[in-house]
Amino acid sequence: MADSAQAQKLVYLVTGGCGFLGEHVVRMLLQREPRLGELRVFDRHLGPWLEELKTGPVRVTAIQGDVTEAHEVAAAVAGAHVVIHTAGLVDVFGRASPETIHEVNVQGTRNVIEACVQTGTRFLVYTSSMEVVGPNTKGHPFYRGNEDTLYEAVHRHPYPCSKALAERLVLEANGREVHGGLPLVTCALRPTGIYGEGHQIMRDFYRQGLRLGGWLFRAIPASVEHGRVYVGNVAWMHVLAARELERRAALMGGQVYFCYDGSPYKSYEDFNMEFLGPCGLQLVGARPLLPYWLLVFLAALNALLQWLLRPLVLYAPLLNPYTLAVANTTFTVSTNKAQRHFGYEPLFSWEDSRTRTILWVQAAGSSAQ
Ligand SMILES: NC(=O)C1=CN([C@@H]2O[C@H](COP(=O)(O)OP(=O)(O)OC[C@H]3O[C@@H](n4cnc5c(N)ncnc54)[C@H](O)[C@@H]3O)[C@@H](O)[C@H]2O)C=CC1
Ligand SMILES: CC(C)CCC[C@@H](C)[C@H]1CC[C@H]2[C@@H]3[C@H](O)CC4=CC(=O)CC[C@]4(C)[C@H]3CC[C@]12C
Repeated sequence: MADSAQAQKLVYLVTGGCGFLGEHVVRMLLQREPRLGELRVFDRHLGPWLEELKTGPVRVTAIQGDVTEAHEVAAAVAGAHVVIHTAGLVDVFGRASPETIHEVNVQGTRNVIEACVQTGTRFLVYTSSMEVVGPNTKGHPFYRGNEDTLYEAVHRHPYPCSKALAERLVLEANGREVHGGLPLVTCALRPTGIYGEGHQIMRDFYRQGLRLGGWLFRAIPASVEHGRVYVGNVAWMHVLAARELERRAALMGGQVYFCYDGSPYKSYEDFNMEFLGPCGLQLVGARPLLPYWLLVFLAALNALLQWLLRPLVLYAPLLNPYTLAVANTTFTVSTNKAQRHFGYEPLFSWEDSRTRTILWVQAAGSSAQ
């Protein structure tokens, strides 16, 4: 990636490249990274859509593999110039065990770092999460905060714990000598709640609303703000960060960046209604229909049922004490650090992001996608 080799074509590896965010990163690289020579897409489950990408001018290599298997990761990383590590187990519903979440998110990230060091790959962008910071279990608001805002981060749930540990590993690895003697350069991007084409929870809310005759019922006060960011902008931020890591290594190495764009600050449910409303759903109630103590009780009941039923069946509803706490605590970011450090500007306006998401919800809601 030296200046003298401007024309040099680069090999990128995207782990988790078939996930919700990963697919957007893959497509964004193909559209917007002129120096891309080969794109390796590594995932436990490969998507059929990858086939259509193989006919384009850039070589696309699909690699079915598991980040918890160090040898599979090392084989995929060998010869890559840049790794974008988005693979992760996103589970706040109790579907997977805490051990599995740790294994994928922490050990998987350790394997990626060690593979970079062993094989001489110098540039690593890690998809972290707002959850590394909060909201914390005490319900403290994080109101329009930035990367330097002081906040008491208390992690108890396996998912944020794993993301926080993995992020630390990535940041501490910055500067390590890789094979060949040069330093590793790393940074971590922290999306807030991502929305857009492929967002399964949004699709589920839509289908649930259709089942209920077009109604959804407010559970969280409208005054609680929840940070959201469009998937296309998150992908663009990854592509730009990966591109700029060499030129701006001293500034960007070891840094964290919240992912942000022009999406409005709203409550989780009001924000979803920006898309579900135009699809024909209505949110009932200016205020929550159930008292908060009842939601807390239902969330605790769900947790108990999950525990009791575990030997027989997996019971993993959306509402549990953790998701209720996240949805019910203000957490929004206001920052321009990515703009200052690597020139990030959102690629998609709020209007574009909204239109694209609405079109996807309409299509996904009526099909088996
Ligand atoms: N969805 C969201 O709102 C947010 C997501 N993130 C982070 O973004 C990243 C991507 O998340 P999403 O796209 O939403 O999730 P996703 O579940 O759609 O994608 C994750 C991908 O990783 C793959 N994967 C999981 N375990 C693997 C393993 N052991 N080996 C190889 N591949 C494996 C999955 O097959 C999947 O394709 C994750 O690291 C997540 O923590 C961060 C903030 C918000
Ligand atoms: C009526 C219920 C109380 C509403 C439940 C909504 C929840 C399922 C979601 C509310 C907030 C979401 C999380 C948030 O956007 C932050 C996240 C970051 C990540 O890195 C992964 C996903 C998530 C934890 C996201 C998950 C769904 C919610 C808890």
